[in-house]
Amino acid sequence: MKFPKIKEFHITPIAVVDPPLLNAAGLHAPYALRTVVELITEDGISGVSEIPGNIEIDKALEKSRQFVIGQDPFQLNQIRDILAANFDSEDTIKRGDTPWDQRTLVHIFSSIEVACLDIVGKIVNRPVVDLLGGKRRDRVPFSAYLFYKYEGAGGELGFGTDPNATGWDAARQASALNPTEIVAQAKAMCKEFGFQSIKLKGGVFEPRQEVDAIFALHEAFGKDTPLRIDPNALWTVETSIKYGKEMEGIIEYLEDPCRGQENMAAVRKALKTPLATNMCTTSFEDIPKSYSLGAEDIILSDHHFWGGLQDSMKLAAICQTFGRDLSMHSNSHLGISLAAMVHLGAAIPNFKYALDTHYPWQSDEIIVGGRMKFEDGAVTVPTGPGLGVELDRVALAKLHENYKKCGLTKRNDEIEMQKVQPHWKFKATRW
Ligand SMILES: O=C([O-])[C@@H](O)[C@@H](O)[C@H](O)[C@@H](O)C(=O)[O-]
Ligand SMILES: [Mg+2]
Repeated sequence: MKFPKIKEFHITPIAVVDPPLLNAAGLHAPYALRTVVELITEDGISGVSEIPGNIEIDKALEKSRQFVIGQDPFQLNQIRDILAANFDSEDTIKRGDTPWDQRTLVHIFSSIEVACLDIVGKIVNRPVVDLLGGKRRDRVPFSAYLFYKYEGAGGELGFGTDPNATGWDAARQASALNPTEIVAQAKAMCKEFGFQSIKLKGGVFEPRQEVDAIFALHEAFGKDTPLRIDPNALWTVETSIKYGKEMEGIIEYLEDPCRGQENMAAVRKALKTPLATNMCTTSFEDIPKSYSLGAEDIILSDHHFWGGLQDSMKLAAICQTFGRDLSMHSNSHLGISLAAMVHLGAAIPNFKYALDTHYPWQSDEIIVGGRMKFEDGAVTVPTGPGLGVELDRVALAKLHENYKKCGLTKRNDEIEMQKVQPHWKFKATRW
């Protein structure tokens, strides 16, 4: 049987409305950047994927086009090898100090692999989850993801608000700068999406205030709602142990309290609470040291940063072997990424912790049918062939226009923060 080859490779940077969320690296811009990749075969089958937007990665994707055109989308190993041979390899250092991964090749692998799996699924008429070994669950639970934030909606509104918004749309605009406002945000988000566990993005205010917010959430939601906090490695070892001990029994895990595998291992020895990471063990080459030091209990995978869905399944197997749990990290994203996350979430073994998603913070969408639905905090695994989502070309064109107009070319939360607080500086460790 002759399979169609990849004939077209489209790279579309888009800018997605994003509210003024605060984090350890600064402030989100009014638009979050994403890049949508579409591969089309000789016989017109389209496969799509979505990755974080960054002009350097887009340029590298352009370079990768010559190696991908003419390939058989089933031959992912060959595609991976050709790309690896034509790009510089990147060690973990290239990941950078930011809460998100700055490497190029992992993003390229991910975007091409997911789009190829979408095509393959359509050819064999099976959902992507079946290409990952099949479904272990029909519904994939996600956690509420709270952010400290300034008042505002983002996007064309700048950091203004829409007075006509209601429900979660109104709550999404509200400021959240103290424990009371964080609890209000949590209630509105859980009411709208039905989330049953809650993560607070920390690293914004001094630890006392953030830990107080965790206690306020515990009081408001009770012991049956698992909580987590993620200061994105801004705490010292001493601070992590001090506040980690205070929150013992209150949080289900502590995410990246401090920086580096050695420091995480020291904190882990001092606490009973499990530690999770998307900052200290972030690539396959980090695993041996993670194991020898005992750096964390849970690895927060992210198919955009681990080279795609199949490599994320390899990570799942490694986690099982080395006694790590696996859950999922997220960044601002739309429905193509969410669909890929759900297929992966349905396939991974030992599903113990609800996955992260920024999806409630976004209001745009680029898939036909609009925003994906959450029921009791979970997304039902799409059953259609491939990713089970279809690109809305009109919406894509509109968000591409936003990209051209907004002037942003890569994420820099420090610069955004300096527009509000001119002397603010990113620090790798703050408290
Ligand atoms: O969106 C944000 O501001 C987050 O801080 C994100 O960039 C992180 O990568 C992430 O969600 C995390 O868990 O570290
Ligand atoms: Mg994190």
